[in-house]
Formats: sequence, C-alpha cells, structure tokens
Amino acid sequence: MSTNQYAADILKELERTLSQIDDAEMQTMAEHILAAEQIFVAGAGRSGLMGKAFAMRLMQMGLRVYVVGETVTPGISPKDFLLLCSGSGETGSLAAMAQKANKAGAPVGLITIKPESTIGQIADSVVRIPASAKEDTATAGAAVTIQPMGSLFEQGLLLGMDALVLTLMEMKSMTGADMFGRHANLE
Ligand SMILES: O=C([C@H](O)CO)[C@H](O)[C@H](O)COP(=O)(O)O
Repeated sequence: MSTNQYAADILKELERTLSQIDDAEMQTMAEHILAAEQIFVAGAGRSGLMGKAFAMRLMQMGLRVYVVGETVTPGISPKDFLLLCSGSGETGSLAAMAQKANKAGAPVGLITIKPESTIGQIADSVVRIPASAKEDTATAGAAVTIQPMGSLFEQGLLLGMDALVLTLMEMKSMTGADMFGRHANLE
C-alpha cells in the first residue's frame, strides 16, 4: 500500500477517535486547568512528548505551567493541578506521581484510553480517548487501528489537546496573536 493511502487511513482512524471524545469531560478538564494556580504536565515516552507540546501552548496562554522532571519544576500544592497523559493509565512512574499529588492535596487529571486504570481511579477528572493501548495493539487493538503500539492514542492526544487549547482560548477570550507575544525568542 502507498504511504499516501496509509496516511489517509490514519486520518480516518483519527476522525473516528476524536469524534468520540466526550465534550463534557473536556470542559471539566478545561475548568480544572483555568482554576489552577500552577499546572504540572507529565507523561512517559511519546505520550509525554504530546504533553510537552500542550504545556508549551499553556505557557503561551500566560498560564504558569511546568513539565514534571524538568530542573526548574517546583513542588505541587493543593491549589495546583497535575495533568497526566497516559494511554494505558498504568505507567508506574505516573501512577506514583498521581499518588504523590493526591497526598499533597492537588487535583489530578488524566487523558487516557482506560478510565478504569490505576491512575484513572486516583484521578479527579478523566478524558477518555477511545484508541488502542500499546499493549493491546497486537490483539484487540488490531480491530481499532492499523498502527503500532500507542500511535493512535498519541496522535489523538495531541489533536485532542490542541482542541482543548482552542476551548481554553475561547474561555479566556484570547487570540493566537495574544499568545504569539510569548513565543520563544532565543531559538
Ligand atoms: O512511548 C510510548 C510507546 O511508544 C507507545 O507507543 C508510550 O507513550 C509510553 O510507553 C507511555 O505509555 P502510556 O503511559 O501507556 O501512554
């Protein structure tokens, strides 16, 4: 099959996946983000890369946001919000983070394929992306995606969070031009 045909199939998978995201879940996530004094974003591997892309937009919106694990990231407090990106909802380092945030009194958000997962059970708000987890793609996931491991989730995560950025911009009556003023200028 040609690369163009594969790309067309990926777009169909994404359209189906994104159209099933629950708007009310996204709205709750948006409210948590705007209510927080500081937002902490974390994820492992490719899910973490998508989380970093989202954190950049939050920074450009003027929100105080940190990526967990970076040198300058401070401690979390009850007025903050931890947003975890995990397809499986079972990644050990993230589950430990969710428990620590919980103990510190900070609300936890999760974007995942599996709301019933370990992290999903700790989280205060969950957005479900109906993709296929990396460990399922060889079996049940084959019916959901032609792509390997967590690719469909990771793509859905990036686009879902870009849609969430637009929701946040609307809630704050903000334009792209407002945000461009905070674009990195040491590149
Ligand atoms: O990088 C990843 C892997 O390549 C799957 O495609 C995952 O994002 C990483 O392993 C984290 O997993 P989840 O927490 O289940 O998203």
